[in-house]
Amino acid sequence: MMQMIPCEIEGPLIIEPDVFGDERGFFMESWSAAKFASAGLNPNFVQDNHSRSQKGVLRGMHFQNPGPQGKLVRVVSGAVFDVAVDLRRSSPGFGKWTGVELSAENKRMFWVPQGFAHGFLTLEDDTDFLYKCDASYAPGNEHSLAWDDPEVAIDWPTEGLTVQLSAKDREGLPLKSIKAFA
Ligand SMILES: Cc1cn([C@H]2C[C@H](O)[C@@H](COP(=O)(O)OP(=O)(O)O[C@H]3O[C@@H](C)C(=O)[C@@H](O)[C@H]3O)O2)c(=O)[nH]c1=O
Repeated sequence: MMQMIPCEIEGPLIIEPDVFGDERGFFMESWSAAKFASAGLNPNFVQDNHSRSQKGVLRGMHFQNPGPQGKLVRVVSGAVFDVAVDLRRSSPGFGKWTGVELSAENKRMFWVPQGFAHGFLTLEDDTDFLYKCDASYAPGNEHSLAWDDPEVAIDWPTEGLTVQLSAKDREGLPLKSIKAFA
């Protein structure tokens, strides 16, 4: 059975698929509407994305408001430390983060619901990151929460890495200044 493992914060899920190995290689279901529905989730995915990053690249912490996106994310080559930050003011988890290592080897996936900021740090060169989104890209509604905001205090595994950010992500705002959700 595909395992759906809850996190300390209500909402995000770590997903461990069944991996069927044989002499040819392996097979796994990387998305199942039926299995998500049995966990009470019915995302209507409208966009798939693929990015490649070198070791030490940090993309995040991104969200759209309005137009929030739920994201089902995974890694097919390399490894990342993937993080979600709860931006729902009404949530007991507001401002808290949860993280998981996703790799081509462990084949774990991560469900990041609407209302969260999302980002990842690449731990290996040529890391291919794939994800499904339940709302379309809306560049005018994009925001970056600062990856290193001391109030959120994400414990990134940066030892031995030179963190590389986009110009946009270098301008990320602290939690106290961002456009959070109700
Ligand atoms: C996200 C996105 C970007 N783009 C374009 C805009 C830009 O020219 C180029 C690179 O965009 P960015 O720098 O925003 O890419 P990136 O920093 O990889 O942004 C992504 O980061 C991760 C953490 C997420 O969670 C995603 O939702 C998304 O925000 O791709 C699209 O055409 N469609 C999209 O959906």
